[in-house]
Amino acid sequence: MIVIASPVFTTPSHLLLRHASPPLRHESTRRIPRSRRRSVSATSSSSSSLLPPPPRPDKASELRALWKRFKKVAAPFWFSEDKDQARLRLASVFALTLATTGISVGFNFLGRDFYNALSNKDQEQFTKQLLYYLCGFAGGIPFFVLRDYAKETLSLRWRSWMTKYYLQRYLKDQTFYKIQSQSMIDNPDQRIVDDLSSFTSTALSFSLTLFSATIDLISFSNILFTIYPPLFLLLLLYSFGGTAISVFLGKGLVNLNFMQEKKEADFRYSLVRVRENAESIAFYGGEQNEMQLLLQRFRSAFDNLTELLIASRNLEFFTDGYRYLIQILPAALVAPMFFSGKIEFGVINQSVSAFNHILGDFSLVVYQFQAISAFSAVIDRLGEFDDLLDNNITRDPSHAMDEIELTYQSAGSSSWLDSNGSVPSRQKQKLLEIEELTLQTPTNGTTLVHNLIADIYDKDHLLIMGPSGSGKTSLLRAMAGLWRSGKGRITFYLNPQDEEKYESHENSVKRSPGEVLFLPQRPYMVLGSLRQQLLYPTWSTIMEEATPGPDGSKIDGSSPPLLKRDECKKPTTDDLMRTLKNVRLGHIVDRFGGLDSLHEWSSVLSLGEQQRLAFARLLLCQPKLALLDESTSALDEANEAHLYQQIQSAGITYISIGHRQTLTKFHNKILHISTADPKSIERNWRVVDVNAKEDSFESIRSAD
Ligand SMILES: Nc1ncnc2c1ncn2[C@@H]1O[C@H](COP(=O)(O)OP(=O)(O)OP(=O)(O)O)[C@@H](O)[C@H]1O
Repeated sequence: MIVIASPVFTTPSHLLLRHASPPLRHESTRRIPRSRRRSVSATSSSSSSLLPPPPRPDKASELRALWKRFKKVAAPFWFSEDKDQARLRLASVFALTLATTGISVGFNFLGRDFYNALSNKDQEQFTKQLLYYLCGFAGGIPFFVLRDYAKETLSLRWRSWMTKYYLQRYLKDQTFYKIQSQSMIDNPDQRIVDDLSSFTSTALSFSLTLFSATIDLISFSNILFTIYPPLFLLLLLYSFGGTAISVFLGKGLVNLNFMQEKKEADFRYSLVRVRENAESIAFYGGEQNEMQLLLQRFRSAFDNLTELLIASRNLEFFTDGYRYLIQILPAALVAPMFFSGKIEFGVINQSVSAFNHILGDFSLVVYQFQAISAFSAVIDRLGEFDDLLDNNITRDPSHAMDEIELTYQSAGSSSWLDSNGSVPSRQKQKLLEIEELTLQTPTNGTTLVHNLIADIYDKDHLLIMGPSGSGKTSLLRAMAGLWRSGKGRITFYLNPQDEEKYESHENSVKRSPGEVLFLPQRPYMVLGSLRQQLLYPTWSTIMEEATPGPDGSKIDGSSPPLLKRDECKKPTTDDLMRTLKNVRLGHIVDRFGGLDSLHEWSSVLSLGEQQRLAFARLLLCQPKLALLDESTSALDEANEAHLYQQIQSAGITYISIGHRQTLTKFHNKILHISTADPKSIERNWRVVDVNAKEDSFESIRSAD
């Protein structure tokens, strides 16, 4: 948009920003005081209320904290591998903005001469000025369009980089699991999708607005000051007063915006849950309950939005009055000079235009208050998320305890055991060692298992049994590194020839996919084809591509560290078909139109079929050790026996959790865990050797 001198054509800079900036959501809420939010996000635990409340920060330190958060969230992109392109593009956007301000100043002078010609009834001059105007439009418009385009593409590039950056950290070290299982933060998905998008576009818009307002201010202040200095001083007073009043009137908006973001995301999440659990809800006939829950969440968002609208309305009473009240002032003050012949008519018009420009520049806070408050909420939400991803939010210190040490070491460092005490013909390799393991729940520190000691050797098939809630799955969680609360040590030993697959980590190595595979209680079906189900999680079927920039250029060609490399030969279609047959699922290929057909697999396959599919993954992956959490609970005994025979003959060592007695015949040892007595520190587990048919309270290591 080109700003020209006439009041009719003048577009104050605040309106320019409105058009240029993306629609800022007027969704946000009463901000939860930072202190409270932190305690909620660090996972509400009963004892956290015992901690003295942190002192309430004053306005200045809140602003400082907000600025710090802004810098922390915004900076990484500008120092990333894409920094050269990013900075170059930013410089171009600033240059274009500078050019557009220059064009606006030019139009200010053109407008003055245009109106002078008009009032002097000088037709020749008028035609000339009109021509200048048209040429100015033709030459100037591309700059305005290109500035907006360059800004939008840069913002998209920034968002694209940030999305990848946040996703990598979100999925790294099971952070997504910790956030979800310990309710650390609300709606991370919304923060990645909506907040990042609005952060990048608004941050860029605001920086440019600030920049152009400064340039504008310098250019037009000079014009206005030359025409009539008192007018300039009056304007200064007026805008400072207006800013102070609007900050006072709109102080609740930031809080309202914050909560609106959360409530909208909560509402959307409940709808996603209905979609994901459609069958269960339909079986229960729970529509009415769902309806109530959904409406309740919507109402909550609605009520907050109503409050937000009222607060905005009240603010607008002031901002609109502020904006229009003063419009007549420049003409009124400058007109006497025109009447006394000191200035020409065009100068009145020029002063009105310069006045509006400066008013817009000085009144950025007044005009943009709502946008600024929504942006502050976005900074707050992203900053909070960013801190969490950087592991800056620690557990409640009252629950601090020793962490369980989990390491992956080379098999060379493990001990070996004769398979048969008397005949040392074949030795068994130790795969897993558990030392003095005391396992506690992460949120409230309840002890589940006391002092567990166990060694698992190659082909030692261990069955873990015990009452519901005793901690069987939690033991697997500890082995997978999902839970660290408690003390003790868990060590996995890998094949020496596979060592290069493992990432070095001080004296130990980090788990790489393929060597140890966990089958969780609920089979997980990924979005995609049947082939993708089978290859998950060992092989990635999606070709990794560098994220393309909006103009087709590549933003980042480096591999994200999370994507799994194909470490062993990828199974062929024949392998996949054979494995499906081995788990008695051969028929589903035809039924669903081939290996590459896309379906919502968790809906179209029965639970038992999904469990068989999980075993197919296991057979394809061929891990050294498999940890199976009630992985055959939905299967009949015949299918269960068939699957165990399959993994046994594939040479996979496994540790299973299960309740059925029929499972014992596929295992050589049983670990019984009983519900721990909180007052006792006695061992709450015992081992039964299935073949010896005798109970032992000794550790599994006693087999030595
Ligand atoms: N995130 C968590 N925070 C705190 N306690 C938890 C958490 N997850 C599970 N628990 C508790 O830990 C205990 C053990 O849970 P776990 O899932 O290990 O039981 P389980 O023996 O596998 O039970 P089941 O046989 O019913 O599957 C339960 O009392 C459960 O409520």
